[in-house]
Amino acid sequence: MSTQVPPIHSTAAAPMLELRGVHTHIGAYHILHGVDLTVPRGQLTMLLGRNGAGKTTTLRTIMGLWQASQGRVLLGGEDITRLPTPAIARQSVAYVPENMGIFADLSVKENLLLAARQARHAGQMDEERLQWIFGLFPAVQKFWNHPAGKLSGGQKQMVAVARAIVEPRDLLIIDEPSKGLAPAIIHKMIAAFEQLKAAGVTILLVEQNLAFAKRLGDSVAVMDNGRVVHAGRMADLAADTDLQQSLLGLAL
Ligand SMILES: Nc1ncnc2c1ncn2[C@@H]1O[C@H](COP(=O)(O)OP(=O)(O)OP(=O)(O)O)[C@@H](O)[C@H]1O
Repeated sequence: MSTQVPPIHSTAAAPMLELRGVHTHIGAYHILHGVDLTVPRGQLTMLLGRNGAGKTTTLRTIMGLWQASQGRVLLGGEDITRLPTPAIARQSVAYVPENMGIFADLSVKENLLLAARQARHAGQMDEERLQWIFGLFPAVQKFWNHPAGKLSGGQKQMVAVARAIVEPRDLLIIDEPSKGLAPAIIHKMIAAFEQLKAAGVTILLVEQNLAFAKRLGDSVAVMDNGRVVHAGRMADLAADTDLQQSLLGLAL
């Protein structure tokens, strides 16, 4: 298995992603109330918070799936607030939504092929990268020619993440990769994210699984009521049970 990943271009000084005072309305509802969030380059940033705090809405707003009504979203210092979703994706951002966004009737291979913009058929996919993905997620190789809809929840989740990394991306945004997964599968997912981190990929993860967050997070932002109410180093939050209780209502 190769752990060599093609390099990402991450030399500029600006943070990979910044939200400044972002407000989002969904219909008549005011959901985000001035979100400030910084995702440093080359780090894994955890976005935590109680149910309904606004985490998914924040991710969807970054991706242009909801339109910010106020404030700015900056990618590598460039304003992407008003860009449509496909244009944001073209800026080397991959988003794995909570429902995973895979095509149930298509094979695992076809799912990856659709996500690989540079390839028209499997033979044109980057073989070295594919082997790396198979090493991270053996289920992707095992079920290569099977319909993705027939896979288990954990295997689908792996296909969803594999789609996001089938080509090099500067930023991965992933909504609850551990949701509904058995502990053994979570362990595999953690190992895969550790490898992605080691490869220098910048990652923004929403998580409810605190063991997962603690193991992987470099930085952390905690949301409550549509705002970021705490930001800092994951290690500092992991060491402070009082802070965990007050921010999350439980200890890590
Ligand atoms: N389409 C929608 N229409 C109306 N309200 C919505 C919609 N989507 C989300 N909300 C509301 O926005 C708030 C934030 O939801 P969001 O899904 O962003 O929270 P979350 O932190 O991701 O929660 P969870 O951890 O439960 O997934 C919630 O009160 C939710 O009910």
